[in-house]
Amino acid sequence: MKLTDVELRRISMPLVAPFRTSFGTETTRDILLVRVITEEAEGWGECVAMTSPRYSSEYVDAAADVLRRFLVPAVMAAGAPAAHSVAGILAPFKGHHMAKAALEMAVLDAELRAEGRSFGRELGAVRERVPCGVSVGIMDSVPELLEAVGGYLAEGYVRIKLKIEPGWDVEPVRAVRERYGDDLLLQVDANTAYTLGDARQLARLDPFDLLLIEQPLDEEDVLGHVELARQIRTPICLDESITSARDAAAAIRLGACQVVNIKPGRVGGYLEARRIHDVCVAHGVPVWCGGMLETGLGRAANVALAAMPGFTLPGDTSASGRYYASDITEPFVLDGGHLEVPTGPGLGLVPVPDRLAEVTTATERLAA
Ligand SMILES: CSCC[C@@H](NC(=O)CCC(=O)O)C(=O)O
Ligand SMILES: [Mg+2]
Repeated sequence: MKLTDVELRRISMPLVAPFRTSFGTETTRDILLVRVITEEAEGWGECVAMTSPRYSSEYVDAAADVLRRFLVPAVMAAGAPAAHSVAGILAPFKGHHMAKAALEMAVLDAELRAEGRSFGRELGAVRERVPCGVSVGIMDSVPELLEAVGGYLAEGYVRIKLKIEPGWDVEPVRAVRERYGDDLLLQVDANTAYTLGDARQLARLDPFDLLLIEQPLDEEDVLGHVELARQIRTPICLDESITSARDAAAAIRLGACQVVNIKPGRVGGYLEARRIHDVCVAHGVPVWCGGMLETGLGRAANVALAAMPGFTLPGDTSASGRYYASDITEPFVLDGGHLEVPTGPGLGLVPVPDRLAEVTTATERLAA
């Protein structure tokens, strides 16, 4: 399909509550959307890069710049690129996985809408609905945390993930386990906040039967995770360390992780995410779908991804209301702890024009 135009759009989405992690506190998401216009259909992509380079080296202004100056011109110069060829077209440009993922997602969405095929069908979904976990930020006190967790459980979430950091780890985990029982599916995410020297402290989490500990060490410290895995019983899950199927294969072979969090933006797109799924399944390693506080656009694609067979653990595929009072699409609403996989062509939904206009802070057209 010939690309005739590309729009970059920035939207500002206030969170329903501050979301604190070991690397900072989010109160508003400044999100970059990509819309591609082709002769047959339009497609939407969502860039998950954050405002500052604290989760990874990417940040939203840099993503807009690299798309504007390099990535979009390269794809438009290709004329009518198939979605599966976008990654190859962009390969000469190093890094910027989240920017590349947004552009590939938009081209894929347009292509699938034109062909009448859903994201789920394209990715190989085997489920019509997916069980949903929720990510719970670091809080000012244990009582506040227990109240928040109780609220999410009352909403029906089937798995709780607690953000942790040095000084906020064993005590909150113990309190949640003691209050909500041994059957609660419970895991933690450190976002690289620890070092191998903290192994003894992290081993103190072993008695709480956690599903996993996510990214305890620096994203580049793969061998450190191999050593940590020898010193703690809780399964290690990698997030920031895994930026490609090659990374996943190496980390698994080395024994750096026993579970993988798949985030399409982090790895360069939904097609690479599928390759990581396939590598992990081949190695018998469970995967789950991570989140980057996406709007309904990215959420729709993530829910489709989470319906693939190897996604055997509940993901951070929460309802729209977990983060936003009003989503830019029809909201995803939890039903019995699950979200329905969209079945329409492409993403299966589009932004609601009035809602999109309300939150838009800038738009620019990058016509051929
Ligand atoms: C602002 S934190 C974003 C990265 C974080 N994401 C989550 O905790 C889940 C966020 C979500 O529910 O979308 C992670 O490291 O897994
Ligand atoms: Mg994480």
